Amino acid sequence: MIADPIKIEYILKTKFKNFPKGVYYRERFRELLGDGIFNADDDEWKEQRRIATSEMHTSRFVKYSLRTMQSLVHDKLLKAWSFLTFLVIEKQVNSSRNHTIDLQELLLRFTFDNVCVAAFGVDPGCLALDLPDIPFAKAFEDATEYSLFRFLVPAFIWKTMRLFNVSKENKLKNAVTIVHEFAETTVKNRKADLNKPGKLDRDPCDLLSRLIKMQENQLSKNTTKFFTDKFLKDFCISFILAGRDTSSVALVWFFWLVHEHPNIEAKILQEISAILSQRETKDGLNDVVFQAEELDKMVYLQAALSESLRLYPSVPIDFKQAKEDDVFPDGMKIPKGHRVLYHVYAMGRLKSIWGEDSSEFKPERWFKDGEFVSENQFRYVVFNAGPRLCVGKKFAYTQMKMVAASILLRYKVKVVEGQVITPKVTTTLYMKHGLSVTFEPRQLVL
Ligand code: HEM
Repeated sequence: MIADPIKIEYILKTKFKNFPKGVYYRERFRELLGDGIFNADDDEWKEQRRIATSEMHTSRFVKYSLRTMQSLVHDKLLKAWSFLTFLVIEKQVNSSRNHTIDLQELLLRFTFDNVCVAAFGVDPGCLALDLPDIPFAKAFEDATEYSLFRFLVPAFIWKTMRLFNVSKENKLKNAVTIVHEFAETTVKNRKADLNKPGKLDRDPCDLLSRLIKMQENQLSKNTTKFFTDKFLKDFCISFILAGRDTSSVALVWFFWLVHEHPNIEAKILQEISAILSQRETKDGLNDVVFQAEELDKMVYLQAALSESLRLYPSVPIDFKQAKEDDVFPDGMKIPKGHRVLYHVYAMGRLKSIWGEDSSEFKPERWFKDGEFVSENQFRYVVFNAGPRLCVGKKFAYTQMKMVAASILLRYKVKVVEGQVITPKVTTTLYMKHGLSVTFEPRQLVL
C-alpha cells in the first residue's frame, strides 16, 4: 500500500501498461460492467477512452450537460428541497418530534438522475417530489454493493456462492438482470426513436445516442469493425457507475465542512453575489439560473470543493495489479500478479505533501498570488491520474458548483446537532449515517 507521489506516478503513468486494473478487479465487476470502460484494460479500454474523451469534451456535450444540470437543479432538486422543507415545518408545527432531511439521500438521487440523463438520455425520476423507489436505481445500488462484497471475502467463498447461485451471489444475479434489461430496453427504444420519421430532436447529445450514430455510420460503411449493442450497453453502464455517487458524496462532505466553517461560507456567498452583480438584468433570487461562464468565475467555490475532496476523497482507496515483475524507483520489488493499493485518503492528509496545517479545511491553500492553481495530479490523486484520469472531472465540477451555488444562494444548510459524522468504510466515501439537515431560507438582497 502506497501514499508516495513518486510511486503513484510510476504505476499510473511511467509503467502504466504494466499496472492495469487487472484480472482481480475485472472478474469481480464482470457481471455488472462487462467490458465497459471502467472495467476494461489495454485496447478495449483505449478505444472507449478515446470515444469518451472526445465526446465529453465537445461543446455539444458540454452545453447539453449544462442544460440538463440547470433543469434538474431547478425543476427537481430545488423543488424537492422546498417541498421537503415545507413538510418538515408542517410536521414540526403539528408534532413535538424533530423532523429533518437526509441530505446525502437527496443528493444521491440527484446525481443518479443526472448521470443517467448524460449517459442514456433518460431521467429515471429518483428526484420526484415523493422521492419514490425506482427499481432500476435500487437494482443498480444492489448490484454495486454485491459486486463489492467480492472484494471483502476470499475468492473461493463468492465463487462457490456463485456456482450454487445462493446468498449475495443470487441477489447480485437478480439485480444485474434488472440493470441489464433496463439498459437493453433503453438501447432498443433509443434506436427506434432516432429512426422515427419527423422526429424533431434529430441531434440528441447523450452518450448513448452519439454511440448509436457512430454505429450507424460504421454499418453504412460496411466495415468489419463496428460497435455491437452489448458494447453500447456496457459503455453506458460503466458511466453510470463512475458518475453515480462520486459527486454526491463529495457534496455532502462539502456542505458539512461549510457548515462547520461559517467564515468560508461567507466568502463563497460573497463570490456568488459579486458574480451576480455583474449581470445586466437583475433576476429575483428564485429566478437565478447560473450560466457556464458564471460557474467558471467561481474560483473560491472551486477551491473549497477541491479542498473538501482532499480531506474526503470520494474514492478513498484504489489499486492496480502488476502484469509482470517490477521494481519501484526506490528499489522495492513488486512481483507479477501482486496488487498495489494507493491510499488517496491518507495522501490528502500527509504533512509532507500539504504542510503542517494539512488537517485544516483551508480553500486559500489553492491560491498563489491571488490565482487558483491546480495541484499536481500525482500528489492530488482524487480524480486518479495519468492516462486513466477521471473523464468526468469537468462534468463533476460543473455539477457540484451548480448544486452548491444554487443551494447556498437560497438556503442556509443547518446540520442537526448531536449526530455522529463518520465515513463508511467502502470504496466510495459515504457518510455512514447520512447527514441530517434543516434548511433556512436566506434573505439575500441581490
Ligand atoms: C467528485 C466527483 C468524481 C470523482 C472524485 C471521480 C473520481 C474518479 C476516479 C478516482 C477514477 C479512477 C477509478 C479507477 O480507475 O479505479 C475515475 C474514473 C472515471 N470517472 Fe470519475 N469521478 C467523479 C465524477 C465522475 C463523473 C460525474 C463521471 C461521469 C459523468 C465520471 C466518469 C468517470 C469515468 C468514465 C471513469 C473511467 C475512466 C477510465 O478508466 O479511463 N466521474 N473517476
